[in-house]
Amino acid sequence: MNMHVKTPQTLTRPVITARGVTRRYGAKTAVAAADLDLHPGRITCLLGPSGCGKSTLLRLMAGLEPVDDGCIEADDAVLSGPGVHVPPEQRGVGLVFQDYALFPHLSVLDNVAFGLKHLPRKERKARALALLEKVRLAARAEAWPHMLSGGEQQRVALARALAREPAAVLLDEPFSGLDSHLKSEVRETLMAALRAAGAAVLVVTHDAEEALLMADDLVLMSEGRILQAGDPGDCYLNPTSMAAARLLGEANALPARIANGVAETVFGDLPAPGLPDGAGTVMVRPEGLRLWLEGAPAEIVSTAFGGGFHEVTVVAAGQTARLRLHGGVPAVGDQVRVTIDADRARVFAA
Ligand SMILES: Nc1ncnc2c1ncn2[C@@H]1O[C@H](COP(=O)(O)OP(=O)(O)OP(=O)(O)O)[C@@H](O)[C@H]1O
Repeated sequence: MNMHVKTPQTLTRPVITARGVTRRYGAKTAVAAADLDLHPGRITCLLGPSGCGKSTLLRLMAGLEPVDDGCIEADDAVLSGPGVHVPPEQRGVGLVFQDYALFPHLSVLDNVAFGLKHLPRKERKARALALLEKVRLAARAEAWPHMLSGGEQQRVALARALAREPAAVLLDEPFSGLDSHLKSEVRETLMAALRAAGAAVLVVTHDAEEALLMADDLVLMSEGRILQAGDPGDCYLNPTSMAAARLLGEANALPARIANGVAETVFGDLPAPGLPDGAGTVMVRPEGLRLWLEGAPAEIVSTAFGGGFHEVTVVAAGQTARLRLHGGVPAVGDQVRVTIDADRARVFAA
């Protein structure tokens, strides 16, 4: 089994950078002033809901579309910018899409060898086989694409994308066409091959769990804008807005009153250094609220079995919140006490 080891943050030079990139379709701005850096050997996940502009940003990076504003650069050369548009095949990027897009009339081996036309025939075959080895499909080299499972076809698509030794590989929802039981296996194989290749990787996904599992660097996008970028754990625990918090999973938004650097909520007080006095909002993940011996008196108003936990809704002083209970079986109507874990909460002004 391939262990998934995330690479630590390093100070590498990005392979591709986008600065202030904008793309409009008529009156609609699909991507608005986006910045994005892709670093060698690192997996960047671009996460956002359907229609937020993720695929458009990927297509701009790939050169499949021109930018309306801003620029995309690699090695100090402008790829996209005012009056400049380097075509996709000259950008040194490999592309993988949800639908694999293999050539049905070519064998698996020839699909991978397709991008190696510049090499002599014999070398081409050897290199294509070596690439298939990397995605653990050398044994299926002579098969036709339709004989392979979806996961296997996606692995061939990746081998094909890696054939020209691209500096960057861009993948658009690469796992969303796969059954859930195949997803994690295909993901591990793909990620291991990508890490071995050392390329800068961009994965577009709408699946928060997938993004958290894969990303070295996470980029959160909504309505054409990048809301936050950084370490996945940091984005999860220290979102810069409620909108960013919600992209990564359930988050309670508790009304708060901020006074003298303290935010008061019905579940307890939290430090709010530097925030102005007045109304605020406390973002707390379900696991940041705990049933405890002391804390705010609350009533359990609903419960749902979630496998390894119960999802519980409580109401305290008219305020509803969701939390997760590991162990113990809660019952509707139980009177409980709830505390808030300051390490798992974040205070926003207004
Ligand atoms: N060629 C186009 N012409 C007009 N509008 C477009 C075009 N491509 C995308 N859009 C619009 O731009 C917005 C962003 O689309 P995009 O496909 O980038 O979103 P997305 O986040 O990748 O969504 P999904 O996950 O559903 O693919 C959407 O409102 C979409 O309808």
